[in-house]
Amino acid sequence: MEATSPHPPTTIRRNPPRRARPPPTPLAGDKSKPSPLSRLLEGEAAFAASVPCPPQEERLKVFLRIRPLPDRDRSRPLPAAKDPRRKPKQVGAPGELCLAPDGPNSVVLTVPRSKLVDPKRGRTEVFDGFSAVFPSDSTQHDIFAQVMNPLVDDFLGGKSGLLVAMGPTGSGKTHTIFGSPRNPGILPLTLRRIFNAQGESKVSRKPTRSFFFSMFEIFSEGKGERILDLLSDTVECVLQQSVIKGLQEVSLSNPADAESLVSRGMLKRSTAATNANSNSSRSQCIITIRADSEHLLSSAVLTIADLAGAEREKRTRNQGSRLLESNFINNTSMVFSLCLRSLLEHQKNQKKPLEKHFKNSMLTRYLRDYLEGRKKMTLILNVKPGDDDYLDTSFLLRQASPYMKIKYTSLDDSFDLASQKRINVSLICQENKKKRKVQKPAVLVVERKENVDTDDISKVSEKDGVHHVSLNPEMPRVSRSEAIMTNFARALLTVLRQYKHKLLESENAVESMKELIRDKDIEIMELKKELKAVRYCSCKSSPINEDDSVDHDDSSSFGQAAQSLVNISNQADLGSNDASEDNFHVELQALHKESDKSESFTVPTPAPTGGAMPASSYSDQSFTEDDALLCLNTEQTSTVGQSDEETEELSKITLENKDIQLDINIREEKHHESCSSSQQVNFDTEGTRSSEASLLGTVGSEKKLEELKQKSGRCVSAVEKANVELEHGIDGGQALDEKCDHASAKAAKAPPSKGREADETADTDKEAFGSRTEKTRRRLQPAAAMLLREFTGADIDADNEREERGRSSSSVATGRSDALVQLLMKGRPVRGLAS
Ligand SMILES: Nc1ncnc2c1ncn2[C@@H]1O[C@H](COP(=O)(O)OP(=O)(O)OP(=O)(O)O)[C@@H](O)[C@H]1O
Repeated sequence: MEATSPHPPTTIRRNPPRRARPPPTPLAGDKSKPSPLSRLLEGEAAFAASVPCPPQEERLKVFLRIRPLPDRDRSRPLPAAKDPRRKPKQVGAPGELCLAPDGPNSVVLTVPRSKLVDPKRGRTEVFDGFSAVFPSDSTQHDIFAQVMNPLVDDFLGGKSGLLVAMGPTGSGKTHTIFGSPRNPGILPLTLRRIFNAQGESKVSRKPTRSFFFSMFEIFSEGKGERILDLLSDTVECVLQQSVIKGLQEVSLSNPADAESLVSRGMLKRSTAATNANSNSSRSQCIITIRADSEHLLSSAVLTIADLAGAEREKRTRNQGSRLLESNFINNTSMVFSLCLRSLLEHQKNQKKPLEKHFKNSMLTRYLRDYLEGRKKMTLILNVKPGDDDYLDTSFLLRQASPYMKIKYTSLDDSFDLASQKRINVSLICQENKKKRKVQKPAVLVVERKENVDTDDISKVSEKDGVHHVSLNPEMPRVSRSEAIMTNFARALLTVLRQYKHKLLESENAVESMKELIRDKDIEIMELKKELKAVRYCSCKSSPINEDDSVDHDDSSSFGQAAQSLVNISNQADLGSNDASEDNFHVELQALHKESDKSESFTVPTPAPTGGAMPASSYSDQSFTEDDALLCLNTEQTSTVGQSDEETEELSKITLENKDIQLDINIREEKHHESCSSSQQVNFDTEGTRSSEASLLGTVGSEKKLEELKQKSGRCVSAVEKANVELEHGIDGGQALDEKCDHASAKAAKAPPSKGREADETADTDKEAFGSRTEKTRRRLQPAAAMLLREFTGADIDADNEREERGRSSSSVATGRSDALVQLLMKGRPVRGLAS
């Protein structure tokens, strides 16, 4: 049979040491004449020498301690590093070691045969890069000298530090940290070193410092975690941020007292017997030594953590509470490793965020600053070298060997400052929260803000530690708020400027409108004065009743009413107030009531005739003419001796006509529309004249006519005089006259039996024309009363109502005026005769 040749051992190297490349040797021929590149390099080298060197990069120190085999395994060969003359390993033999030192900084892990799955694959792994590898026969002093002494030096120099002992259960962590009375571990040796330093300071009369010692453990309680102070029996401690509230600190006075404190704490620590360790730690134990300083923010803390060793259920076979403890221990160990792994990944690639795994356990929350690279940490890995421990040892080495690549750059006191600042802020926030509990409802928002502020401070502390950016965490937010407020203020200013511009424009428009109104007022006042003067002249030129003696009872009432009407109309100034107008309308209504009594008055049948009537366009002419007609009517009533009914009817119709004319005058004065008003007045006046003209041809009583001529001669002359005075050339007047003449001719052509129908026809034409006039007025009204409407809208409305009333009454009275004119013309001479 052919014997199978063994496969050559394959080695996997973890963390191989990097060797610097040798500098390029210049060519022999170029010694006398340096190349431009070499000159450039020389220049750069000279520049680099002139620039101060950046702080040297320091890596996380990872030590490895191999515990000795138990007594039952002492027959196994010693590690090769201890005895180089011996064969390195006896691979594959039962009871062999799986781990042996391969140098001062490396170990060789050999896969036991029982674990070998594929013989062709590599069987050994070399883990290199440790700060130091301590074989199983290393003493506690060796460990302290290399592992802890540098940390103590830094601590005494004012820098904080952390030492963490990691490893599987039973690997010697507790032994390394605490040791035994005869073989003290790192902690007792550290305390001694500190006191020695204190003594040296006293000798050299240097200022001495006080040190405070605390010891607590984090253990599992059900599915939770708790903190227990191992030095006192006080209340439970609480972890807030990275501060443990309620933790007692004991001042260190001498080494003996300090060691007794440690012993007391060890007695209180949670331990239990497991299959892997008869005195297995069931908690994470943390010891802190704080050096008191005048400057609180720069006080250094030296922390030593003895972690509970990870356990495998298959090996420990824990159940119940032990199993829960195992889960807690393994979980804490895993979180701790994740934190360091995240820090390493973040340092390799800054784009990767620094995961906040520290939140998942109390231990990592407490050691956050160390796990995020802001403070210096040292690891010591405790391993067991037996074959049975291969899995645990392999797992730990593979897990922890990458941590050697974690870098600490530019570690200085700013880390301590930032950390202490966060701690202080946390304490302040806690105090504020306590206060807010009393005043809870009012300050919920503030509380949130403070929480945010705390987080912001933490974030900035991170940045401080890694990037050395500004310590003020509020700067970005404040600058952003400032930018927002600035933009808002600019927008507001722009809007205000626009409003100001519009306001100025409105003020200018108001001023121009005021000036326009002022001009219109002046115009109105001038028109009023002119109208008043015309009225005065008209009344003066027609003495109405001064020389008349109307003694008849029947006509006395009409005479008085007419006199009052004349007085009122004389008093009716254009500038008079509404009260006088109301009084005037009251008088008119009284007259209407009396005139209604004589509705049965019948007009004698008029004969169709035509007469040329003078065109007058001024509104006051109708008033003057009516006064004259009133006088004429009165004299007729008193002298002609007609029947009472005829006289009464004549007087009423005359007064109604007067009423209409006055109403129209008032309307015209109010609206100041001289053109439209004159048209209206002309229409009414000429309508009356046309009626009179139609009556001229009517065959009446010649005697009565003669008497009327005589009696009314004076009044007629006054009318004529007023007509002559007021005749002004208005172009539209002729058309109006023609229209009125047309209506009068129609009335005159009508047969005597159809006199009323003719009147109605004339009335219809007048109404039609009046409607056109109204349209004209309406068309003109906005142009004339546009400004007045804004200030006297109520007055204009009242005027419109009066206008409507007058229009309705004028339509009724127009027929009456026709009848009146017919009666008058019986005794009135033709215009040509009068003149
Ligand atoms: N270097 C060593 N020299 C002599 N004895 C040791 C050494 N390391 C450990 N031991 C012994 O091994 C046993 C277990 O050690 P230790 O309790 O320190 O392990 P551990 O890692 O703390 O375990 P656990 O994690 O379960 O607490 C102890 O009895 C201890 O005395």
